[in-house]
Amino acid sequence: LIEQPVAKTFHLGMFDIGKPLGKGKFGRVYLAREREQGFVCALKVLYKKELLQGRVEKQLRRETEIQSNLRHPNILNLYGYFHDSKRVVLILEYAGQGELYRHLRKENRFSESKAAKYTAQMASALRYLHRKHVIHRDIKPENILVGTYGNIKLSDFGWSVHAPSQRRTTYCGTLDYLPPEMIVPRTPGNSYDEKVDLWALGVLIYEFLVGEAPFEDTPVATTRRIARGDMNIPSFVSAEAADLIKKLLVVDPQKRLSLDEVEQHPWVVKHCRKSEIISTCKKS
Ligand SMILES: Clc1ccc(CN2CCN(c3c(Br)cnc4[nH]c(-c5ccc(CN6CCOCC6)cc5)nc34)CC2)cc1
Repeated sequence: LIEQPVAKTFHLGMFDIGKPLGKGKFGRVYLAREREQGFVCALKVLYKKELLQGRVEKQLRRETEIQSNLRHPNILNLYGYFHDSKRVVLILEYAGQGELYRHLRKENRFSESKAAKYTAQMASALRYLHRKHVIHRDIKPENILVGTYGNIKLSDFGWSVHAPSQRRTTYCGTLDYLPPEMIVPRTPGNSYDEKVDLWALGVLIYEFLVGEAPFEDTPVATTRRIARGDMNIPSFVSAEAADLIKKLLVVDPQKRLSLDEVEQHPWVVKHCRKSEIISTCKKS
């Protein structure tokens, strides 16, 4: 868009469209520049036909309602949205370093200090969300982007809800990040609360440090291992990091660490010294 000549410059009203950033089931995301002020953004273009067929228009409505009211350095900003007869277009913040899971696959696993920095930023984003009684419910590397300055941006609020909640739509993604209470409903009517995001944070930290999810297995075995919290942490993971993971991957939701305790955990504090917290650990 800026440097490389765009093969064909077609615009969507007030935007110049640049390179495609990726394809999804229901549409595509493009790099774009707004014409008046010239600010760069990402346009998520969704096709109404596919949305109706996929019966995901309700999730899209939730994604736009929830995300457009959020403002946090570690949450991808949704500036607005518009639609024409065929498409719905979300105007999203452009994350300069792309999708976190590509970085994780490329590096195989992150260093303890990088993983701790991302953990502090995730805890900060989740504290902000939970204060607004929003549960993300779909935390995984695929839904996290990396901003221009290397800070993470939580995105994709298609599965977020207001707490407490009872799941109605069938989940058709990976089981790896689902907590026991969403797999084996203990409580009648299987309601659950923000603690599902704390479980997912534990799975995320494990995956940052080990390079694969803790309960990764066949679907049946994964379900059984999640229900029992049956995982083992390789010995190359430091004792402090292992301690934090074990205190998040607790079957009983009420016994999981709180976000404050995550931010104050020795492993996080050690890698995010006060000075750094101002510049990198929390700010974008
Ligand atoms: Cl409908 C739909 C379509 C595609 C997708 C998958 N991605 C979701 C996230 N998308 C991005 C969004 Br939203 C906001 N900012 C972004 N920035 C980027 C991005 C930025 C930079 C790159 C280039 N790489 C960066 C890492 O080093 C190698 C080069 C690649 C992607 N992708 C997005 C890209 C597409 C999800 C839903």
